[in-house]
Amino acid sequence: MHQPKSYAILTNNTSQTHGIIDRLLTNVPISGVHQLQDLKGLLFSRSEIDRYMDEEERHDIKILTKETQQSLKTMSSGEQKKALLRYLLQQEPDFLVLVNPFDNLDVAAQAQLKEQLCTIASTKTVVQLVSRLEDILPVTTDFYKLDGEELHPYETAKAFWEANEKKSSAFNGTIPPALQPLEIPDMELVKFEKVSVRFDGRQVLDQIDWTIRRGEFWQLIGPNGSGKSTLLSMITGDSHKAYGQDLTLFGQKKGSGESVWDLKKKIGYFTPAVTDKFRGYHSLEHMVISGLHDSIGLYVIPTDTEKRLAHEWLKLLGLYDKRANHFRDLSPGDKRLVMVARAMIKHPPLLILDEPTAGLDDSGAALFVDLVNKIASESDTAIVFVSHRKEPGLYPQFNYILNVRETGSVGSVGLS
Ligand SMILES: Nc1ncnc2c1ncn2[C@@H]1O[C@H](COP(=O)(O)OP(=O)(O)OP(=O)(O)O)[C@@H](O)[C@H]1O
Repeated sequence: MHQPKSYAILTNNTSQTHGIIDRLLTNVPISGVHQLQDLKGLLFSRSEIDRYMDEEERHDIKILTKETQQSLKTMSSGEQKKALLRYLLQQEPDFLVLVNPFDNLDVAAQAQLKEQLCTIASTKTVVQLVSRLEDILPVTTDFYKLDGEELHPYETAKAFWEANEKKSSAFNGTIPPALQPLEIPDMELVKFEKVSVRFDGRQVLDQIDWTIRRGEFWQLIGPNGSGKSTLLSMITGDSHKAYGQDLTLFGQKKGSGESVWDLKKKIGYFTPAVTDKFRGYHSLEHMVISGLHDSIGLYVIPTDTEKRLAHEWLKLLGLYDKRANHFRDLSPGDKRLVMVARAMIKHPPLLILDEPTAGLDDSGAALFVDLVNKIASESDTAIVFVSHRKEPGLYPQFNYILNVRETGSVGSVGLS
């Protein structure tokens, strides 16, 4: 049988992906991709999941989740992606546009989805927009790169791979110190003891024992739905499931009167969704300083000392010359570096990075990982880095691994 074409479009931090997606789905001719005109295309992306989540919630209807009781919002990333793909295929599209399809998926779920997408690609055209080279489907026939709005075709697969080898760079200088030396108690910062969690009668976590001490560098690993977000939300005070559990945070037993606000002051937290949703007009300088005031964006007049400290951070990141620019105009990779500086400026006892490299291109991810390694080696802040991808170049001291069982996930500690 005639094998349809499979297109891969490599994106980077400058790529205008929305434009090309719109053109593909509305059949605007794109040179080299002429086969898709007049055909029906559907979109498989994180933004589509968010859109359906919004619609399902707002109108209290079920679109992707018709076959289950559970809401889309409470599903794991893997479950959400499966639901979207099933729904799209039911509509029998002529082609699919896939945007970073493997982001937020664990290794097993990635392998499963890869196989499924390759099978789909044997009968349907797929167009993949990917920011990581390793995500390109092996069945790809035509290769492109999207720089800004410009789509560059490659004559051959070989030419494509040779031109897009990974480039990484490092930072110069050291992590700026805190304004006031931080008081990190010389003790266990987080201690879960035999913590179990159930949702709607289903056990998700089973007898979790996990202790994080001052300055430790952890990677939290587990397949989709294993309970990583649930564990994190208990640490950050965002889950009521933490009450009545044997959980000690910064020396205080959970439920013994600490406020969520007090807790949040001790934790630097970053997840890409925070940045993606941020719409305010704040300068880079103010964005970094706002970490000292526990806000996102600055709403008070900064002192000279605060400004000096922010400048040191921006120099380290190579963004000093852009200090007065609007944060919202930065590239996605640079935005994340700034958000980490914001989370670290006061050297909190604990820094949580929740899938922080999702959606970045290879060089953006490498730069981010460099910064995290640097923070780990030059500060007393403990780090929890959550990622499905074994991030090349990341050097955590320990892995906390969630293994899924019928009776809920159990945890184990692995050295790196
Ligand atoms: N509020 C909730 N109500 C019902 N079920 C929930 C709720 N929150 C989480 N779950 C379920 O608990 C399980 C663990 O979810 P959690 O989001 O913690 O996993 P995860 O490891 O972070 O997944 P992912 O890597 O895909 O983000 C999933 O099966 C999810 O569907």
